[in-house]
Amino acid sequence: MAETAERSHEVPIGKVAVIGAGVMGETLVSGLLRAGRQAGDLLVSDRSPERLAVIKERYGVGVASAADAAAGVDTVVLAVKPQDMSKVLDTIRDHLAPGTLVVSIAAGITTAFLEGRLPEGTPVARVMPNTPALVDEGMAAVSPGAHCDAHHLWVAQDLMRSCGKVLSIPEEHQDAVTAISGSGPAYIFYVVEAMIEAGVLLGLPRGTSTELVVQTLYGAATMLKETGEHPTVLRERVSSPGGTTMSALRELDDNKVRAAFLTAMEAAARRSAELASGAG
Ligand SMILES: NC(=O)C1=CN([C@@H]2O[C@H](COP(=O)(O)OP(=O)(O)OC[C@H]3O[C@@H](n4cnc5c(N)ncnc54)[C@H](OP(=O)(O)O)[C@@H]3O)[C@@H](O)[C@H]2O)C=CC1
Ligand SMILES: O=C(O)[C@@H]1CCC=N1
Repeated sequence: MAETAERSHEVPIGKVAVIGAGVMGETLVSGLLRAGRQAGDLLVSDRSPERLAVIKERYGVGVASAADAAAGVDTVVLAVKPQDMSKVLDTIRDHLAPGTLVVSIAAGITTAFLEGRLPEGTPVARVMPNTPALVDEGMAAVSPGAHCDAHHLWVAQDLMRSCGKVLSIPEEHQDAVTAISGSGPAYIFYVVEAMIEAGVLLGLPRGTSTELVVQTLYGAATMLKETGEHPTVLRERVSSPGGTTMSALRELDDNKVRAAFLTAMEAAARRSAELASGAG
C-alpha cells in the first residue's frame, strides 16, 4: 500500500455532491467544511426531506434531489447503503455532466459495478472510509476505476484527506480493508464495552470504569502511533513475569479470542464481497 502524495494546492477541487446523508455522508460533509471547503460548494441529497432539513440547518450546505445534485457538480460522492446503490445510479446516470468523478464509499460495491451502470467512460473511485473521520482521525483507502486518471484519483484522495489519513490500494484489497479499518472501530468499541463491564463486575463505579478504559485505549493507541514499536513488544512490556497481565492473557488465549478476531474479520470481508451481488 502506498501513502498518497501531499496535497497540491494548484489542483482545483470544484463542487461536490454527497448523495446519502446518513452517518458517513454527514461525517464527510462536516469534515469537508472543517477542512475549509465552502458550504456553497457542497450539495447534499437524501431520500428523507426531514433529514435534509436537519443537514441544511446544521451545516448551511445546499440540498437537492439526487438527480439535480449530480448534475451541478464536479464530484459526486455516493454514501448510500450498498442495497440502495443500483437505484441511485439509475437516478443520476443521465444527469451527470461528462467527466464528473463518481466516488463510492459503499462496502462491497466494485468500480466495475459502478462503471457498468454509469455512462461509458465515467471516472469512478471506490473508497472505504471509517467513522473516526468525524474527529479528523479517519482511515480511508482509495482505489481507482478504469477511467480514473491521476487528477481524479488525487481529487478522491483529497476529499478523504479532509478528515484523516488516506492510502491508495489495489481494488482487490478493498474487501479486506473494509473488514479491518472500515468495520474496525466497531470491534474496538466492542472491546471497550466489554472492559467497562468487567470493571463494573469487579466493583468499580461505571463512570470510573469508563474513564479508566477510555484513557487506557487512548494511551495505548498513542503509544502504538508515536513509538512505532510492534504491538507484541508493547504487550510484553505490560506483562510482568508471574503477574496479573499474563493471567488475563492466558484466559483470552484459552478462550480463543485471537482466533475469534481472525474468523470475525474473515466473515466481514466475505460479507463485503457478497454485497455487490446483493445490490442487483
Ligand atoms: N457507517 C460506517 O461506519 C461506514 C459506512 N460505509 C458505507 O457508507 C455507506 C453509508 O453508510 P451509513 O452512512 O452507515 O448508512 P446510513 O443508512 O446511515 O446512510 C445512508 C443514507 O442514504 C439515504 N438514502 C438511501 N437511498 C437513497 C437515495 N436513493 N437517494 C438519497 N439518499 C438515499 C438513506 O436513507 P434511509 O435512512 O431512508 O435509508 C440514509 O439517510 C454504506 O454503503 C456503507 O457501506 C463505509 C465505511 C464506514
Ligand atoms: O457495516 C458496514 O457494512 C459498513 C461498512 C464498513 C463499516 N460499516
